[in-house]
Amino acid sequence: MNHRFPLPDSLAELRNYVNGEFVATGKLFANVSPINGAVLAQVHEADAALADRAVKSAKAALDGPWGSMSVAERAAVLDKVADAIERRYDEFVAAEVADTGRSIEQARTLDVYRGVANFRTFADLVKVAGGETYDMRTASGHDVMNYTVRKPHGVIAIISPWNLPLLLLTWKVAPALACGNTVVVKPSEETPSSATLLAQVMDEAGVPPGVFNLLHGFGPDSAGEFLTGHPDIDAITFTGESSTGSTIMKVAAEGVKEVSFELGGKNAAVVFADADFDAAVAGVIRSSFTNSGQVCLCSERVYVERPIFDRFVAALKEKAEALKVGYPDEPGVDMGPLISKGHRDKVLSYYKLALEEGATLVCGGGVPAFGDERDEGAFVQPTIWTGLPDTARCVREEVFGPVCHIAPFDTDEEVIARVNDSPYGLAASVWTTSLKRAHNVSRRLRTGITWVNTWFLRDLRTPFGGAKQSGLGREGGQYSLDFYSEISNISIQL
Ligand SMILES: NC(=O)C1=CN([C@@H]2O[C@H](COP(=O)(O)OP(=O)(O)OC[C@H]3O[C@@H](n4cnc5c(N)ncnc54)[C@H](O)[C@@H]3O)[C@@H](O)[C@H]2O)C=CC1
Ligand SMILES: O=C(O)/C=C/C=C(\O)C(=O)O
Repeated sequence: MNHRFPLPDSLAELRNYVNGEFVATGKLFANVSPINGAVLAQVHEADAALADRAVKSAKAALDGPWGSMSVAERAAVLDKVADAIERRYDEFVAAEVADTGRSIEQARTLDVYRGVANFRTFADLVKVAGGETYDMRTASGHDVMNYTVRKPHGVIAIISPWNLPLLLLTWKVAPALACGNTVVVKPSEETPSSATLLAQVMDEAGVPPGVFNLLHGFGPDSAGEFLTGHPDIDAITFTGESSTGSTIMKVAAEGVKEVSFELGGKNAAVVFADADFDAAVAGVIRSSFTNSGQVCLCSERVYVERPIFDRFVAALKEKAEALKVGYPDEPGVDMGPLISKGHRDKVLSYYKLALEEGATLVCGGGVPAFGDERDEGAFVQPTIWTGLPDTARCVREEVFGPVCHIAPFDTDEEVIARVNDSPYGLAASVWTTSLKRAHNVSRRLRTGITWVNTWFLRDLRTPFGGAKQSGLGREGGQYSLDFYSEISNISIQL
C-alpha cells in the first residue's frame, strides 16, 4: 500500500549501528504505519551476538579518544549533534510522523524541537557542573580536605518507548554522553526510525565509533533483554510501562546495576470552583488528549469541584467532540492514530470495560469511520466518562489513550486523598486562582511533578520522575548529571 507520509529516503532500510557501522542481520520485522497499516520499512532485528558486540564496542570506546576528551570537548560534540539534527530537521519530522501518525505540527514543535534542546541543554549544563569540597580537622589534629569528582559510569543501556520516540531517547542519550559514558540504545520496535537517523547524525557529528550504538528489536528474548542482561552494562535507564520496569529491575538486581525508571501514570487534574473556567477546560483538553493521550503525563482522572461539575462536563464534552482526528498534515488536526492496532485493542478493551463497570459515556467510546484508508489504521475517538467509583479499574489502571473520567468532589481534603489513592504518582495538575490553595494542595500530592494552572510545561533543569509505581529516581538538569556520573570522593590529609 502506498503511503502519503513515507519515511525519508535515508531510511529505506533500518539497520543497527554498532562500533560506527550500520549492521544488517537479515532477520527482519516490519515497521508499520498506524495511519493505514502500510509497511514503511523493514527493520533488522539484533540478535544476542550483535548485542554483545555493541556492548563490547561501547566498553572499548571508553578507553579511546572519547575517554580522554575534556568536558568542553564533549560538550562541543553534543552541540555538533544538535547542529546536525537541525540541518536534517525535516527528515526527523518525517520519521516521527511516519512512525506515529502524529501531526507534523507536533513533530516540529515538540518532538524534534526537544531532540535538539536535549543536546544543547546538557552540553551547557555539563560545562558548569561543579563538585563539593569539605575541610575538616580530626580529633587527633589532622587537617583533611575532601572533594568530589565526576566519573562516567561506563556503558549505559537506554531502553525507550514509542510515545515520544526522539524526545525520550535523546533525553537520556544527551546527559549520558555529556557525562562521558558510552551508550547502547534500544528504541521501541514500534518507532525505530528517528533513532536510526540519530545514528546517522552521530556519524556525521564525528562521535567516535563505539560511543553511540543502536540495537533494533523487541523486549523479551530480543534486543531489549539481551542488552539489559549483558554483564558489561554499568547502568540502565528505561522509560515505559511499570511492569516492564519491574522486569528490568529484577535483571538489574543480578548484577547490582544502577537503574533510573520513568514509568506509567494515572494522573489527576483537579479543577477547583475558583479556577479560571475556560483556561481549565482548555488545559484539561490538552492534558487528556495531547498525542492521543499517549504521554505518561496525561490526565486520565479529572476531579471537578461540585458547584461547577455539570458545567465543566458539558464544556469538556463540547471541546472533545470538536477535536479534529485525522491526517498529520490536515490544517488544525488535533489527534492522530494510536501507535498500533495492538495498542488500539488495549484502549478499546477499556472503552468496553468502562461501560461494564457502569460508566456514563459522555462522548466518544469507539472508532471514527473515515470511509478511506484510515479505517485500516489505529484511530479511536476521544472519550470521556463519568459515574465510576474510584475503585473501578478504568479509574485505577493506565489506559494510555485519549480518555478521561470526570468525578465531582466537595472538599480539598477529600480530593487530596482521592488523588493520592493510586498505585501511581507521576504528575498532577491543579486549577485554581487561590495562591494559598495552589501551594497547600500541590505539596500534599504524592506526585513527582505538579503543575498549577498549566500542564506539560517543561524546564529541562527541573527534576523529572515519579513516586510509587511511576518510577525510580529523577532525571533532568543536575539530577541527570548525578545519575549518569559515578560521583567519587577524594580525601586528602593535608
Ligand atoms: N511512558 C509510558 O508510561 C509508556 C507506557 N506504555 C504502556 O505500556 C503498554 C505496553 O507498551 P510497550 O511498548 O510494550 O511498553 P513497554 O514498557 O513494554 O516497552 C518500552 C520499551 O521497553 C522494551 N522492553 C519491553 N520488555 C522488555 C524487557 N523485558 N527487557 C528490556 N526491554 C524491554 C520495549 O521493546 C520498548 O523499547 C502500552 O500499551 C502503554 O499502555 C507504553 C509506552 C510508554
Ligand atoms: O521529558 C518530558 O518532557 C516528557 C516525558 C514523557 C514521558 O516520560 C512519557 O510520556 O513516557
